[in-house]
Amino acid sequence: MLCLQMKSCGTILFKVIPDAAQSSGNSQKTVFMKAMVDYCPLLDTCSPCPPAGMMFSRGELLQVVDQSDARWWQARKIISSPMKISSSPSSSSTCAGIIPSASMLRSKQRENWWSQPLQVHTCIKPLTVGGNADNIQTPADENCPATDEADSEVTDGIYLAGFRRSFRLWRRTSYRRRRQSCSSCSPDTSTLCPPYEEVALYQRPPQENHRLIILLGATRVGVNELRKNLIKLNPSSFQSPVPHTTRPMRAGEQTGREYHFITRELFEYMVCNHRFVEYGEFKGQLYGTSTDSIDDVLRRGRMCIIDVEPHSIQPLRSKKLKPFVIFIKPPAADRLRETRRNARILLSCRETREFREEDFVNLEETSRLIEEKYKQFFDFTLENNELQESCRKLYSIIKEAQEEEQWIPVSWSREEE
Ligand SMILES: Nc1ncnc2c1ncn2[C@@H]1O[C@H](COP(=O)(O)OP(=O)(O)OP(=O)(O)O)[C@@H](O)[C@H]1O
Repeated sequence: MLCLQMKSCGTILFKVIPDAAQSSGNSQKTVFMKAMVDYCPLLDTCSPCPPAGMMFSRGELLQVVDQSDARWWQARKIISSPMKISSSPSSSSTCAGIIPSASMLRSKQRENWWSQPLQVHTCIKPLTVGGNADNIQTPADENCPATDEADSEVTDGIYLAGFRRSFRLWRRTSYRRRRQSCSSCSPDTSTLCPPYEEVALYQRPPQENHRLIILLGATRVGVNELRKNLIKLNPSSFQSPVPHTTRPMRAGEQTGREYHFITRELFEYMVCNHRFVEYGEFKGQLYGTSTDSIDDVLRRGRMCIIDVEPHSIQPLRSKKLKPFVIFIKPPAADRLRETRRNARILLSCRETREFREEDFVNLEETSRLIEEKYKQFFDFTLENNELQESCRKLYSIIKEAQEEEQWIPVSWSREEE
């Protein structure tokens, strides 16, 4: 029964719509969507009623309760812990509001895209792997003597691959020379990606491979430190993929342990066949992480942990790998400077030095930019404050990601047709 008390004059017209969920044959399917773009109804000149609109930002989970209108949907935000969201009725949610439908948002994105000034791509380079004009052609060993390079260690008889200094350095120094799609030249990702991603709850069956764990963070935030600590503590559970390189094998090294040592021709062939998640050049030699190496770790029943540049996430987002992305961010300014008082940063294969103020400023700025641009892909954000505490937290996040229910894109959970 409807009971109203108000002081109105004139005619009030009510439109009574039967409860869609109860009228058989006409039930509205509730779907869960992750927002991949930001939306503010008060800035939307097309909104039929801005005050009834619902604002959302990238990465937020929306429960779409009504899609009967082609242009405007009704949805509510599901609020939960950043990592795991329960779909149970008890989970906390906001009031429903109006949001633009996917097609409506897509046409807005297109408008936005066309209205953007033409961007000149400065990243495009010849397609051959080696021989860039700006490449520093020095022998691989010149700055990376075998003794200095051995950051990797053996724990419980298991070799920790992927921590050699040259491998870490190529990612930093050859960044400008890489030929993946260039994030700095390309238009804002939110103008091109689908505005919503339908998600569903997924629990990994014990017989299935583990989900790929991706650590993401600004250089020097501590991604390698955390990754190494985690693997050292649990070498039989966690592993990083063995990288590939064209540099010659040195005494004491084994192919498939420190690196897969391959020829430049084979490396180039693998590049052409999209076998690398990331690759690049350092001191005239090629280094890369291949999809085969990742598969190798997963097939052995271990959890594969990699750290990649943010623009490499997209190609890794597949049904097969079901990646779980953890963004490592720096703590508050004072804690960052305090915790890193005795830390040293890697400059070259031989050199390290203490953090300087400009390193902290760079780190904070880069973290902010990564978060701003890629937050829709993060499954969890971990603040790397006190190291031991961060390691413990990282361990428990990964365990939850592998063992408990998580939201993933529906396309990753659908059975093959
Ligand atoms: N929580 C922490 N507390 C104190 N020192 C830390 C912490 N995390 C990382 N460090 C130190 O900060 C320095 C940089 O960390 P690390 O080398 O892991 O950064 P990175 O993000 O992997 O960067 P790179 O791009 O240099 O590989 C290292 O000396 C590391 O030991």
